[in-house]
Amino acid sequence: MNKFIEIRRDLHKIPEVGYQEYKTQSYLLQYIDTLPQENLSVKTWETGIFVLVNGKGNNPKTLAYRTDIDGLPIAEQTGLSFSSEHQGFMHACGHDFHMSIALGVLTALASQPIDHHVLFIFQPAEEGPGGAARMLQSDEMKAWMPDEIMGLHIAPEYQAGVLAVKKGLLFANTSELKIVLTGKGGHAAYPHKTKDMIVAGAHLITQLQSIVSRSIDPLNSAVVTVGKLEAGTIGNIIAETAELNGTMRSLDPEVMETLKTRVKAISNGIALAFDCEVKVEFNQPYYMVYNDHQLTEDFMSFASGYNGIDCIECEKAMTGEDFGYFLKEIPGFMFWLGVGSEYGLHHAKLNPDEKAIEPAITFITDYLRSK
Ligand SMILES: CC(=O)N[C@@H](CCC[C@H](N)C(=O)O)C(=O)O
Repeated sequence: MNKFIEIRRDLHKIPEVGYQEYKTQSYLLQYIDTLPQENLSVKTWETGIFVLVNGKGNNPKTLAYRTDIDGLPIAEQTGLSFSSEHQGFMHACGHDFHMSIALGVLTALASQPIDHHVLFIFQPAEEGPGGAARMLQSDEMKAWMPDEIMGLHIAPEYQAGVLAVKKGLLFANTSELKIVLTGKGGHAAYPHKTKDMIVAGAHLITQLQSIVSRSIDPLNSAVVTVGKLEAGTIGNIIAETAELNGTMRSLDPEVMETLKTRVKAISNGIALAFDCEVKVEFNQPYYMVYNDHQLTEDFMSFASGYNGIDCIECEKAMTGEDFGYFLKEIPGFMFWLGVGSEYGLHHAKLNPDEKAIEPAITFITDYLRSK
């Protein structure tokens, strides 16, 4: 079996959520330690890692290649022989692929550096609470601030061998949403003596769905998703509290402001209607992923002439990525890597095609060598 497929499988077994990627970091460091060290400088940052491959040219730029390293709190249902050994956690967003591909490119460049320096960024906490913005502020990154940056994300909807990219806006602005409702619990048989937060929460969730359909111009795009609801203990006790967690997406920062205003207004309305307290928090905003026009065009023209790669121009997506923070400061781009899986990102049965790994390593290495 190919070494980087083996690495992907090893990493797949040990998914860890943001800033708890201890085993992942240690696995990555152990592997990096096996590479020829003469051209490498390695620094850890929290649970992440920076690796600089020193360039050989006289006037080197610093090019950066970023991978995220965290997993998700999802119980895997793939039935694969190398399934997650961390009960309730899974690499369901492909970061195991992202890491093994990054290690593959690093392996190639460590023994044969290019003219430019190449900074490999192994970034924690992409799924939350976010690592890119904090890494950018770190002394480690400031010392090696790149001139250009690139990164990829697996795409289950495209087959292995396909790359998809576009100039300009690729991914949405996001904001996490937390709403806590507090009423009064009590006996299920005496509802008039209580303030039932399951009923209030249910009304709130239903009304939140009206924001996109009734407050946003249909020619704009937005998402309000409640992905988690926690309330109650048992069937015959009225719930005193309910907590909703969700995410909001927009392609335009102004639309995000409208989403926030409407969420607050509807929550205040629910507080009045159900005589309860409703606290709203907007957390962990992610800045949109906006690809540099020229660098993306150059990348597309390199890819279109590349044997075995089918590079297509895609539409923007409502996914979020804190890679957007890197792109806000450093010109660069993100692209989708096809991995053909029947089940999509964030699904417990996501099973990306490992045939995508080796060609991606060769292609990205050759692209960096072409710079
Ligand atoms: C590519 C991908 O699936 N990214 C995630 C990351 C967003 C996290 C963010 N904190 C949020 O949920 O708002 C996504 O869900 O798009």
